[in-house]
Amino acid sequence: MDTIAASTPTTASSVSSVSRQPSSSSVSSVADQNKSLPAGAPTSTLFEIRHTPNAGRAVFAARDIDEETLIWRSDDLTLSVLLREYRREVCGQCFGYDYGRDLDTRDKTVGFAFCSKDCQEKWKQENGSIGIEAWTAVETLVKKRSKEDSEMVDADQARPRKKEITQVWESVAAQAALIRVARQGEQQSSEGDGGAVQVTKQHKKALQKALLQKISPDVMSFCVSGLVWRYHHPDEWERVLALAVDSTPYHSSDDLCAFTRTYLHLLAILPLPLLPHVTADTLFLLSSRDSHNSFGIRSLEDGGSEFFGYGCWPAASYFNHSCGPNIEKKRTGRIWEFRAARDIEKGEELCITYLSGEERKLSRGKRMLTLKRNWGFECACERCEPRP
Ligand SMILES: C[S@@+](CC[C@H](N)C(=O)[O-])C[C@H]1O[C@@H](n2cnc3c(N)ncnc32)[C@H](O)[C@@H]1O
Repeated sequence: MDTIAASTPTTASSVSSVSRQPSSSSVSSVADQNKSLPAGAPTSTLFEIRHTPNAGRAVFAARDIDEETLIWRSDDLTLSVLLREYRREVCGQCFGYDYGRDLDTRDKTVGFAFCSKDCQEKWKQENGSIGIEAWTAVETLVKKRSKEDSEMVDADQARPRKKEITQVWESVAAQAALIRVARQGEQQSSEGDGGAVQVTKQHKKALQKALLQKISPDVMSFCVSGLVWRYHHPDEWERVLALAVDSTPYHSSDDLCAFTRTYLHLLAILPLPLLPHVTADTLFLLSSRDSHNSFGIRSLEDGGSEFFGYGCWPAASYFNHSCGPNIEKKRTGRIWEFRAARDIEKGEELCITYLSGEERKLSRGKRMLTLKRNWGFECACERCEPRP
């Protein structure tokens, strides 16, 4: 049985709190569980979601499951980032890749390439006219500036704590308010409205100043992808909010500042209908949910050695990690499939691994460090903490 060493039980919330030991008395019916499931959580007769003492919610087998059984299929991609360096080689829609060959169907206006016209069409449909306008605005800005601004974030910096995060977001609030007024003025003039909003030089200057700041293209893609998704799926935001929270999601102070600068850039350039969603709150919430819930998008051939970017599939984010997982995950296009890697008994926790191929071979100590650094938890799976 795989288990994580028990400590203080988590506080009760919408899902019942139980021990990780399989126990028939603690396994309530799937129907009861489903009543109190978080928005977007997966449901099946094969498993149920329960609280664990020290690893949040987790997925448990509701009956014996044979090896190779398809446990779950997630096609609920919300936001995704395709790193800029892979934009010519990896399909913007299905993430198809042909060993580094540039794809034939390129749309330079939005800055994506596609493996077929069909994928390009789907991408357009999903993004809609507002999304296309948003990506075009971003691409125009990035193209002007990418050479001078592409930079790597310093991995050795300390992670900013909550106080610093609040301060840095607050430090851009006044400029953001000025830019918003400048953009409202734009709206008024496009509607031929004489205007309740008085746009002054100060407002216009704030907007121009934001555009001169350094840009971070991948942070921008992350934010635009989340904002466009939220715009098109207002009723599904709950599914993102329901995910495990990282209240300190920025890797470094540079990373945090890249987000606040991006906030100002986006206020200055995105199409007007998106602006109500371009708030510090929304951008922070996207990072805080993405941080511990994203799946890496890697090459499917060659053991996933190429890291193209990452994405968030909310229903797939309820599987906890084990260094000896009993569930195998596999991506096909934009869909993740989860299958039993061996026969599983009713009551066992269903775990995937969060480690990449190379990381799985590391010593216990190094795996622990990697998980702590990337995911913020101390791994106490069966392989790390063998039971006597
Ligand atoms: C993708 S979420 C998994 C579902 C999550 N437990 C929840 O309640 O939503 C990843 C987070 O779950 C927790 N987690 C996953 N595997 C764990 C493990 N082996 N030990 C401790 N915590 C774990 C960590 O907080 C991690 O950041």
